[in-house]
Amino acid sequence: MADPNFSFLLLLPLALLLLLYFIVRPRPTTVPIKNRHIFITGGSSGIGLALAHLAASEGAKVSILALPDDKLEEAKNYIQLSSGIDIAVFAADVRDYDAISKVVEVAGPIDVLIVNQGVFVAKELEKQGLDEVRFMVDVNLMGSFNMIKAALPGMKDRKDRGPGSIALMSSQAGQVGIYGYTAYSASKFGLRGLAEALQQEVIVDDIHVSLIFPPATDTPGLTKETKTRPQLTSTIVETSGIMKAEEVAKKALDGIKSASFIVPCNFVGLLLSIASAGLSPNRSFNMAFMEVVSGGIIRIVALGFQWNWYTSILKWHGQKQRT
Ligand SMILES: NC(=O)C1=CN([C@@H]2O[C@H](COP(=O)(O)OP(=O)(O)OC[C@H]3O[C@@H](n4cnc5c(N)ncnc54)[C@H](OP(=O)(O)O)[C@@H]3O)[C@@H](O)[C@H]2O)C=CC1
Ligand SMILES: CCCCCCCCCCCCCCCC(=O)[C@@H](N)CO
Repeated sequence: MADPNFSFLLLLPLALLLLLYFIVRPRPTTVPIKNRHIFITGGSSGIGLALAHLAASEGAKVSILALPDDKLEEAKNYIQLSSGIDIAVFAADVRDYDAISKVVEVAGPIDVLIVNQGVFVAKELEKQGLDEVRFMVDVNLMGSFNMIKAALPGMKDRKDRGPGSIALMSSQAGQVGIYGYTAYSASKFGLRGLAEALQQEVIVDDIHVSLIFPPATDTPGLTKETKTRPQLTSTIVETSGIMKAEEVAKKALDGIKSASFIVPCNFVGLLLSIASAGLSPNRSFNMAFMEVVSGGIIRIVALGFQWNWYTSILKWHGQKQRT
C-alpha cells in the first residue's frame, strides 16, 4: 500500500481535473473553415492580410474589408499571385454603420467574422488630443459593434451550416494597461466586455466568440506607430517581444478553429492570459486546470513585472529631470 498521504496528493489534482472536465462551459467544439465564408475587417494590411492569405490557402471563401484605397486591390492581387485564389474585397469605413450594412448584404451570409481593423497612436494622455482618443475608440470599439450588429442577423440565420465564429482582434495591451496606451488599451479592454457578454447571447445560435491577444507584431501599422511612440511605451512593449504577422495569423486561425475564447499568441501571452483569466469562460479543462494551479504563482510574476516597469518609469523621469 502506498503511503496514504502520498495517494491523497495524487488524487487531489485528478479530482480537480475531473471536476473541471465536467464543469467547463461552453462545451468544447470546433469551427471548420474549409469552403466557408470568412469575412475579415482590416484585411488589406498586416495581421488581417496574413489571415486572409492563410484562410484562403486553407480553402475558405474569403472577403476582406478596409477603407477605400489602393491597398484593397493590392491585397487581392497579392493573394491571387501567391496562392492562385480569388478573394472578394469591400471598401467601407467601420465607423459608418449604413455603409457596412450594405457591404454585408452584398457579401452574403458570414460563417466566420474576424473583426480585426484597428488604429493605434501611442502618446501620454496629457499630450494626446481628444480627437485621437475618439479616433481609437471609434474605430477599434464602436467599429467592432457596427460590424457585429451588421453581420449578426445573417449569421444567426444560418440553417444547418455548422458552427459559426465571431473573432475579435484585441492586443496584449487589452489584457494589461501600458504607459502611452490609455486610449488604445481602453478600446481593447472594451472588446473583452463585449466578447464575454456576446458569447452568452449567441451560444444558442452555435456561434463561438474568440478574443485574440497578439504581442507587438511586425506590420505597417506598427512601423508607423514606432516612429512617434514614447520611449517608455517601447520599453514595456518589448517585454513581450515581437511576432511576424504570419505567426500571429496562424495562432489566431488555430484559436478560431478550436473555438477558444481566449487566444494567446506567445509564451508571455499565455502567462498574461492566466494572470487575467478573471471570470472569462474556458472550454479547455486542461487550460482551466493550469489557471487554477498556477494562478497564485503567476500573480507573483505579474507583480514582478509591475515592479520592473515602475522602476523603469521612475528612473526615466529621474534622468529627464537631471538633464
Ligand atoms: N501590429 C501590432 O503590433 C498589433 C496589432 N494588434 C491589432 O491587430 C489589428 C491589426 O493590426 P495591424 O495589422 O498592425 O494594422 P495595420 O495598420 O497594418 O492594418 C490595419 C487594417 O485595418 C484597416 N482599417 C483601419 N481603419 C479602418 C476603418 N475605419 N474602417 C475599415 N478598415 C479600417 C486598414 O485599412 P486601410 O489600410 O485601408 O486603412 C488595414 O487594413 C488591430 O486591431 C491592432 O490593434 C494587436 C496587437 C499588436
Ligand atoms: C504573468 C504576467 C506576465 C506579464 C507580461 C506582460 C508583458 C506585457 C507586454 C505587453 C505588450 C503589448 C504590446 C501591444 C502592442 C500593440 O497592440 C500594438 N498595436 C502597438 O504596438
